[in-house]
Amino acid sequence: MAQALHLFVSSPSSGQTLSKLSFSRQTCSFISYPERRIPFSVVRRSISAISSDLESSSSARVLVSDIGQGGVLSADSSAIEVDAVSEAELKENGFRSTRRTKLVCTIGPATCGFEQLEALAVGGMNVARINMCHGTREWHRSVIQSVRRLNEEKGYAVAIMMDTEGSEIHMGDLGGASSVKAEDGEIWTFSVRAFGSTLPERTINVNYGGFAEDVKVGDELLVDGGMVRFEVIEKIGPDVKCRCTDPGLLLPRANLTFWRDGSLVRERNAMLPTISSKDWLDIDFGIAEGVDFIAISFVKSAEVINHLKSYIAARSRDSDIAVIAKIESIDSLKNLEEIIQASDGAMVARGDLGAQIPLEQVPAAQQMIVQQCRELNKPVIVASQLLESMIEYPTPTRAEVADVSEAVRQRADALMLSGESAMGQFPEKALTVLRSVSLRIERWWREEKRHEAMELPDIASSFSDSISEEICNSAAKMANNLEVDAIFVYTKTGYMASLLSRCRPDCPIFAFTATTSVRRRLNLQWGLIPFRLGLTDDMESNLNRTFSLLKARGMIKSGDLVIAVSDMLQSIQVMNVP
Ligand SMILES: Nc1ncnc2c1ncn2[C@@H]1O[C@H](COP(=O)(O)OP(=O)(O)OP(=O)(O)O)[C@@H](O)[C@H]1O
Ligand SMILES: CC(=O)C(=O)O
Ligand SMILES: [K+]
Ligand SMILES: [Mg+2]
Repeated sequence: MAQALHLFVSSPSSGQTLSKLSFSRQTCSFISYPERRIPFSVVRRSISAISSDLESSSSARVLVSDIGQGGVLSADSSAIEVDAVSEAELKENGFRSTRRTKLVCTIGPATCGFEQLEALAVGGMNVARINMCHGTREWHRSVIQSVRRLNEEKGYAVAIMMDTEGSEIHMGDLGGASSVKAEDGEIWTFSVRAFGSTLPERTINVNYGGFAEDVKVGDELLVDGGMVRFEVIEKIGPDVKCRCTDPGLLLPRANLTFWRDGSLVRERNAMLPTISSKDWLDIDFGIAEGVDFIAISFVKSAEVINHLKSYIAARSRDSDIAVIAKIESIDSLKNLEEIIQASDGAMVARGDLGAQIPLEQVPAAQQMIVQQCRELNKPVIVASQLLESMIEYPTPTRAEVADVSEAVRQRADALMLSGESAMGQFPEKALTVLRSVSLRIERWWREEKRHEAMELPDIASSFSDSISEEICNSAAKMANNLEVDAIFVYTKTGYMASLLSRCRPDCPIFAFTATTSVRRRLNLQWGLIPFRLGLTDDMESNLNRTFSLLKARGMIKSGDLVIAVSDMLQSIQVMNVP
């Protein structure tokens, strides 16, 4: 599929050929040289960087020549869609200060109303997460419908993530109570018996039939990874009597793990399938409702992800639901690379992860997962307890702010609220904290020029992908060197947008795509501002149309410096907005 490779440098005023390297065979790139702001030496340096990158990876050559800018703007009626929040941010603060880190909010009783959802959308929620551990399908459907209505009526582009229950051991509902306090020394009964609608006092229902057989007297029972602890003191048939050793609040359907001699007991529940029969019904529900992401709890291997992906491909019309692997078990850490490789993204699910490995190992695991995801070009979400105290209080602790900062500094794609937004008292305030901490840390990073030395490995599996990768790496480098205002990427599948995001450039990335579902999926990725725009194969016309539409809406202005990258032509162009 050989195409001609051209790298054009245009000087609108001189009309001269500025430099010529040599001929190409594979791809087609354009660079226009805007006289206004950049010394030509810088452009030349960037071009030779691209040439040598391409040369080292292939036999492609780069041609540098001069063409006219051709920036005639045509009035165009076809609309461009961007979400209302990004638009307002761009207008008010300009490109540079847009938020790069994406925000996911778990929706629960505290946030399921239309106005509450709207407040989260205004506050910067990029993805709404529904957790199938809780609530009925009817409840979840009404949340999905509200989010869709919000998007349609008010111009937001909030994506929807469905999170499966998974088949680990957990407690049942607390007979309707939103939480119950377990005090030090109290004796509680954990039972697999079916109780009617009313639970006897100090009794907890357990979902896993083998529970009473598996535990032994002396085992330690951890609720939610240690938020509350019990010691097993007696077994009576299906009932397990436990003494509370660490008091705390029991929440409905909280996860249960048990430990013996300092390590997690997992022989028996390792036999439970990752995707339970209830999960499959939930997945069918998610496919039917057209959710954008399905997050799979307690993934153990790549196999289950591959299985789910083919299941979705066979059932979903456009098979465009992204599968997110939740890393929250020892097995998922063991098989991390193959799991991430198979998935469309991953979540550092610190809640359950911290129940399976010692707590002090969670930060290192987080760092490793975030790094691997970036290397493999998969978006990564850091989740759980980011602002836990804000479930009850309007202000976060200093330690929580430091934790959020660390995730932003690690350049995770997204941060997630769980209980803070699902059932906390201050969902909007918690979102504001995530937003303002993200913005502040990102700015600090740019101002201090803390480009990390992360060497991104080559991931392309074809020559064409390799060109895309080189172009994106070079475009990001050029964007930083030239201090451009934004990178524009025209992308059919979103792949090139993700490659640019992976480079974590200083400037925001405007991603233009023709498909609504691709646009919503890009919502999860660092630094991308997704737009929906009808695209043609003619890049000049795409560019001109974008410029006129964005200018008309006040999102860019003449003279802004942009680098445009396209996966249709595999091209790069540097230009001032005419
Ligand atoms: N749809 C819902 N209905 C009622 N309560 C909910 C709902 N979603 C979340 N919650 C509440 O918010 C808390 C935190 O939500 P979160 O999604 O982190 O759940 P979780 O039970 O910790 O499971 P997971 O490990 O999947 O995150 C839950 O424990 C539950 O009390
Ligand atoms: C998010 C999640 O599932 C966890 O932290 O366990
Ligand atoms: K879940
Ligand atoms: Mg979990």
